[in-house]
Amino acid sequence: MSGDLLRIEDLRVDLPGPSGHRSVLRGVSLRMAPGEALGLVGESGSGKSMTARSVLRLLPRGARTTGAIHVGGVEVGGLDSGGLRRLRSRDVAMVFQDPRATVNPVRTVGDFLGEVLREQGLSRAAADAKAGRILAEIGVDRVERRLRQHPYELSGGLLQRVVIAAALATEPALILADEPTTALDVTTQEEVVAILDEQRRLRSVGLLFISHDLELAAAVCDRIAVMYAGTIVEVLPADRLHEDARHPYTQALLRARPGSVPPGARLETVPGRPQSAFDAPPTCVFADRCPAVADVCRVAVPEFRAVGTGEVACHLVSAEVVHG
Ligand SMILES: Nc1ncnc2c1ncn2[C@@H]1O[C@H](COP(=O)(O)OP(=O)(O)OP(=O)(O)O)[C@@H](O)[C@H]1O
Repeated sequence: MSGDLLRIEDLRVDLPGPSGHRSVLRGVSLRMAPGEALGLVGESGSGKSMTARSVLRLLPRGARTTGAIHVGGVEVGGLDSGGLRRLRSRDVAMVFQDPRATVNPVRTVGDFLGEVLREQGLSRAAADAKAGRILAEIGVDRVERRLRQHPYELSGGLLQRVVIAAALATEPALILADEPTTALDVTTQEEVVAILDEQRRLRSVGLLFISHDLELAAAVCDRIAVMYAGTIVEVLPADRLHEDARHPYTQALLRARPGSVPPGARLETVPGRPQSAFDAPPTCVFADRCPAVADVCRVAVPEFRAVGTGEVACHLVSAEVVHG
């Protein structure tokens, strides 16, 4: 695939609420190269899931959308039902937070994986063989037995591996992983993240890794996009996160991590409460919570500008760069 794997341009989404439509994405723009892992990070309600769901046109009923999304150069908004089916079943795979909500509880693991593979045109025998092979590749033991088991017989971590196997089975160009480890205990989380990381490198699959955990995302991704109240406020290389983060929100998130302070010292939290696009200020979305807020932040929307190794939308950072 040449060019961008994923290109999102000025995506705006309004969702119906009890008192009319309200904005949940306020102009999201993102690019991913083929095989790249991009971490989409932010607090609850910032719009991470809505961004991922928009890629597959899986938004709630009544959603109003503007902007454009291209996957492998094809505009998702222009796809007919056949094209959309192909996008969802072949080009892009999605892994959700709770594997038990993804896998049909009354079918066996073998049936679940077999169904995904037969949609690709494989015979039953070929589908079963491939399902077993993929499970083994991601470190699932006693594969024959697993294929005959039902979801309730598997731990959450093992079931999430099955979901990842299903995502890999279609050989997609892009995996959207929406908080794939949040529902799991800490040790299992690490295993599942390691599998995703290993497999996406091995197969050169693009990975959009959604998380509220900046450090976790930085450990698996090439770049990090920080989201606040329906906008992207900063994008930077994952390995420069600590050194180069410029946006006050990214800096606050970094200070709010256990391990960012010496043992026994008080952990900072991001001051104020998380906001969604509809309750954040119309100018700089972070103005209400920003420790460095200035008059200009309440007057105009900050432009997204290249600064150092990354890009940032902050009046104060821009002023610093311009005025030295
Ligand atoms: N079905 C829905 N109908 C109306 N509003 C919704 C719906 N789903 C989500 N929202 C709202 O859209 C905004 C963005 O939600 P989204 O789930 O994308 O955030 P998120 O960053 O993924 O948060 P979380 O980490 O909690 O999943 C929130 O204000 C949320 O309340």
